Amino acid sequence: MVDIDSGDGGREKGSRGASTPWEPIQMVFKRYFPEKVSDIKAQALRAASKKKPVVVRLTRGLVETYKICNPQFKYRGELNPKRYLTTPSVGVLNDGFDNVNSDLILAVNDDFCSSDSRQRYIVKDLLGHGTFGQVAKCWVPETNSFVAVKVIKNQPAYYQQALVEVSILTTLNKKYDPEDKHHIVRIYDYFLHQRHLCICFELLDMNLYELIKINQFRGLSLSIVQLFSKQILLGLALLKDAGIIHCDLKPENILLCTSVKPTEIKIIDFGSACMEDRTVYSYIQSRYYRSPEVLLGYQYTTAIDMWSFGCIVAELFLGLPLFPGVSEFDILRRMIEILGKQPPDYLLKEAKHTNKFFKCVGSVHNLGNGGNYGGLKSAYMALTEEEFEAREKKKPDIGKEYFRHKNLEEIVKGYPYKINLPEDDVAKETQIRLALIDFLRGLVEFDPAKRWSPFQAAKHPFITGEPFTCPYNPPPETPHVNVAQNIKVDHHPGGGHWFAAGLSPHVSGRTRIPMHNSPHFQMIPYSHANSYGSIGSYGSYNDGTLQGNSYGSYGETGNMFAYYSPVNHSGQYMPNKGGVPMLGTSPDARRRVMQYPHGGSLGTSPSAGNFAPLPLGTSPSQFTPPNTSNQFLAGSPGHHGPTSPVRNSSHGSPLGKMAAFSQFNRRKSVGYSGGSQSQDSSLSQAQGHGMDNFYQNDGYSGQFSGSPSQRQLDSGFQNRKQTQGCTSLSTGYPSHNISNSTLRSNMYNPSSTGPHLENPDTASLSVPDPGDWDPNYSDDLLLQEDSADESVVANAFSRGMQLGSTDASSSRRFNSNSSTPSSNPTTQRRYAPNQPFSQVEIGSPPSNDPHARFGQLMPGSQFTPHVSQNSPSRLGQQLPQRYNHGRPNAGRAMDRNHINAQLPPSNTNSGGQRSPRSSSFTNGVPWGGRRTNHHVPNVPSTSHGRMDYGSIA
Ligand SMILES: Nc1ncnc2c1ncn2[C@@H]1O[C@H](COP(=O)(O)OP(=O)(O)OP(=O)(O)O)[C@@H](O)[C@H]1O
Repeated sequence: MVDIDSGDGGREKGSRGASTPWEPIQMVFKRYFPEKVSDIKAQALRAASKKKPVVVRLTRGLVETYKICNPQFKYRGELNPKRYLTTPSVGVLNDGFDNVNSDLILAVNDDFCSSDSRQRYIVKDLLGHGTFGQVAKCWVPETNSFVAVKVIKNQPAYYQQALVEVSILTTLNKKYDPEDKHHIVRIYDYFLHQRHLCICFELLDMNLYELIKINQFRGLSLSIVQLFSKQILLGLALLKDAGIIHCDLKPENILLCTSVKPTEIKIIDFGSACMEDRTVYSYIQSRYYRSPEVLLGYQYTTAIDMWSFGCIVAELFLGLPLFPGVSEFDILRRMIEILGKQPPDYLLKEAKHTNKFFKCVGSVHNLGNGGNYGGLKSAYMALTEEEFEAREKKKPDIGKEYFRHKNLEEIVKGYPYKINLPEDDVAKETQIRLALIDFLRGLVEFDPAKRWSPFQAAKHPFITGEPFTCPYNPPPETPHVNVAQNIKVDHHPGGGHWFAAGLSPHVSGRTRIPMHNSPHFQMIPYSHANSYGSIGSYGSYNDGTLQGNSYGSYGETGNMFAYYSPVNHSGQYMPNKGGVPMLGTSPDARRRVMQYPHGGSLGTSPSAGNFAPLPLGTSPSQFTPPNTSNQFLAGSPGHHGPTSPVRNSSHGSPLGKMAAFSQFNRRKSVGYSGGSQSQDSSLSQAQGHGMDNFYQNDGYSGQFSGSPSQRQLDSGFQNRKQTQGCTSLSTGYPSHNISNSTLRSNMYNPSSTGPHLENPDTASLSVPDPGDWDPNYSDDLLLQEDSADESVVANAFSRGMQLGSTDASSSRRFNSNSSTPSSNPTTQRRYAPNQPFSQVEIGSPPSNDPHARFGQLMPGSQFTPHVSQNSPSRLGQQLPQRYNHGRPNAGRAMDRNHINAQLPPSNTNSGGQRSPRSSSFTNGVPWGGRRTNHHVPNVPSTSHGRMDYGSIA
């Protein structure tokens, strides 16, 4: 350390012993004497610096300072040490480009380039990471805008699955939602970089989990819950029309979009999505949001997304997940308890895993005898913990209880009201809560056939804002209509998940390994490849112009699955005449066209030369031995991002989505045939509507041109008359068109006085340091602070950020156990106490190597080079070291493919809105970043895993 103030000429003390201190040979810098500096710049710098926090003062203007000290000083950015964004940042794979997890090692100012669009993307920050890779915030110099670029791990399985996301999103964006009205993230581009598939999305802000978290796990106000619910429903309606199941709907995959005003949400992460009539994987959905039919191994439809949606709505209101089970047994137990019933017998009879959780009690049994199930009769009875243990030879994992009450009605009614809420408003909110309960009942309905569709849910008074008087009777669901008339339909049965479509990052000329070579996947190869890559249940996506025959095919007893790859063999984007990427082309079409010369335009892999090939029609499922899924999951870094509650869960979604693969194999092995199930409700008789003016100005009018259900939604959202009921709701339940200020006013104000702890046992509360949980956070951001010191910023944030319903300054939530809440302050909620969830899922070592067994299973295969990772094998065996593919030649870096870039106009997104510190919720006041004076008990200092929920019970 050079002591520039000591007057000793900058000697470094003690570096060579006390007697002979080190002395510079030549003085590079002269001493800085501020009082003698007349330079205006320096003075201004000093003045500005005075207001800044110490770190800022010490570092901002450093270059200027150096120049003042030494006019010869020249700053050269390229000499700076790289600031790595990826952890670990040690290059061990892919010739040192990738870390041990096959993640590309990203550093600030790294440069991506799409070879076709010539679009450059300059890495600026890391937005998040998940199973598939990392998401970087990138600057686009040409348009001076920011985008989010998902850099997929350099493994064939991830590459392939990521192509599914590209395919589905491209189609959803272009075909189903060209005007961007349905709250689905926009995809702009994709290309290869250093053997990594990179997908460029519009830049969004924080996700809903993060939003709840910064609200200290208190629920959001009902108006915001209603707003977000409506928008999510618009997205789900679109998916249903397209016949696509998201399969991983959860708060982490719903992001705020603050570049539009008012703030909206968008659904992201279609990497797990599949077509409704081609459900293959049974191991899907994140645990808290997993539907009963998936949990029990029953055929599923888009209705599973509606279940997840119901869980999300409840969580937005409660601040905590409705079913935070730590195991499947636990989650099912919670479902039954909270909903007061169990899955219908027809489902239990058919489901694959019924025996794991239920005992058959023979003939019809009155469950009312044992538990309070409302006297439902069933031939099945849920296992007790003891029975489960006896059957499974291990105790079921049971998590702690977070809700004081045991059933949905009481949980919602009993949730503390805002503090200081006038009695009138309490009464109004009580009414809306009744609507919410009814709404949730239609969503978290065990029977998928009775569960409401997006269209039906959108007409519920909770969404429309109509007064809720009696249980909602949804209108009949309209039958599906093929909305994309120009899309050819291919209904080959046995179709599968797009991933199973055999997307093969083919390396030309290499030996293809037939599927049946896999000991884990016996099948009849390539009987015919006439399956068009259909998107949605209702059509292949070739727009009628190009015959997008499927070559990325994957057969199940002779049926070919298809997928869409918008790039051809030379990496050229292949729009069809309709301007829509052609569906049904394959990365390995060059091979397949010879085998099945019935194809039209062919696509080939953008990865040619970069990946070892998968066997034709293989999916990673083939590499998952049927009985090893648990091992596979146990050490997985998880399907879930750093904020996910289900990260590393033992059944957490496509954990690594690889979990799905093993299930798929299992499913196949028992001859399970996934199929679509009508989710049309048997209920009929629409409840009369026609009231409410909430959405007159919501910007949705005329937006639903694409599909019948969209139009229905539209008609449901417009033409509503202003009614007294709506007006009366407007204070507690304001208009749909919620501005940021409305959001702000509904956000919890951490500075509010007198927060009440519902659970008096909870310890002192502290807001977690953003550095602990915000994946974007870095101390460098301190340099961006312009507003005074930390406490000032925190206070400003407190003023602006009032997400929740516990704003002491304006209102107070009461425990509705009291009939007169306002008169019973002892039941007022002081705080949503937070206690950590079980950490059972945290900290597992990464081991979700989908190819862990490649080398062993197929020693002669081309997979061998891709094996490896240093992660433990899913089979519990030490994996061989991953081979090095050889250093890419000079041209390799340019071996990128792309689709036409559609970058946002330069003014659409300035970036930097990712973190709450810059959220527009904050009334223009930047999130100063660090700590407020608010305390959340037992929130661990970690950005990993969602184990840090609070308890409200
Ligand atoms: N368009 C975007 N704008 C801003 N941030 C984004 C965007 N897309 C993704 N992110 C961030 O990156 C994280 C990971 O993204 P995503 O969920 O798509 O990756 P993943 O690997 O599929 O994750 P998962 O493991 O949940 O499947 C998200 O949780 C989010 O925080």
